[in-house]
Amino acid sequence: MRIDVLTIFPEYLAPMRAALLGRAIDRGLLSLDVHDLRNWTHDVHRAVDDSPYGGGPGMVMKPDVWGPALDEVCAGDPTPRLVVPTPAGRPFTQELVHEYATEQRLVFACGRYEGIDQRVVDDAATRMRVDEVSIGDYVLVGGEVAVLVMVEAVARFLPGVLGNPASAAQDSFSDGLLEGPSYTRPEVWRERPVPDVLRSGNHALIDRWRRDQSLERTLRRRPELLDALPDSSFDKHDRAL
Ligand SMILES: Nc1ccccc1-c1cnco1
Repeated sequence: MRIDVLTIFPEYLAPMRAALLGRAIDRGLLSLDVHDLRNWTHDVHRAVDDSPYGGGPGMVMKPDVWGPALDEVCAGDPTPRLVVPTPAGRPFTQELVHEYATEQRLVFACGRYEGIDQRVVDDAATRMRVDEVSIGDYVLVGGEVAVLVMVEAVARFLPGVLGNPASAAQDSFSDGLLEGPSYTRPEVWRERPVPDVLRSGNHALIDRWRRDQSLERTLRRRPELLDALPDSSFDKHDRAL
């Protein structure tokens, strides 16, 4: 997978070259190019934004900077899927992660909170798939942090990135539920023992206990996730909970 990121804060994306993601890049499992949007500015001040038409607070990012930048970065094959993080976007969910993980090329356009001139997205959409995506209902200064979140979530699903591919298959949301509690040594910590069932060696019982913990946690913290699952997701034991 080839990933390009356009940003006015290239240094903000430095964490993508560390740890798991950095190793995946070093191993050629994905390529990452970060581009400084100011390379496409035209004036001595290297301006990337301007006042909003119609007035209002903040600044809007200029189409005559973003347009040429996207033209150049998105050129070539295959045509990329353009992802624009924005608080006004569709929710970034594990379903979208799975979709993105199958793409050969993703281009991320990092805008500031007040946004990018809408004509940039409208123009790009005539040539490629464009998603305006939100990672949650809170206000960030810019899209860079959202890109870090999205790239990490997607990269986990690329072949070879995770040491144990089963991890991705078993983590939260893989079955639509929240993951239950996890424990490791010591067996007792500050007078708190590990649940006996986990030391029983009875894997059928352990699986059942984990499923119950997952259902109970999801019901308590995110009941709407249960409502979104088809009835076929639950067996008679689940329903008895
Ligand atoms: N708040 C923001 C400001 C700028 C670019 C993206 C966001 C965003 C993305 N998901 C939630 O917020």
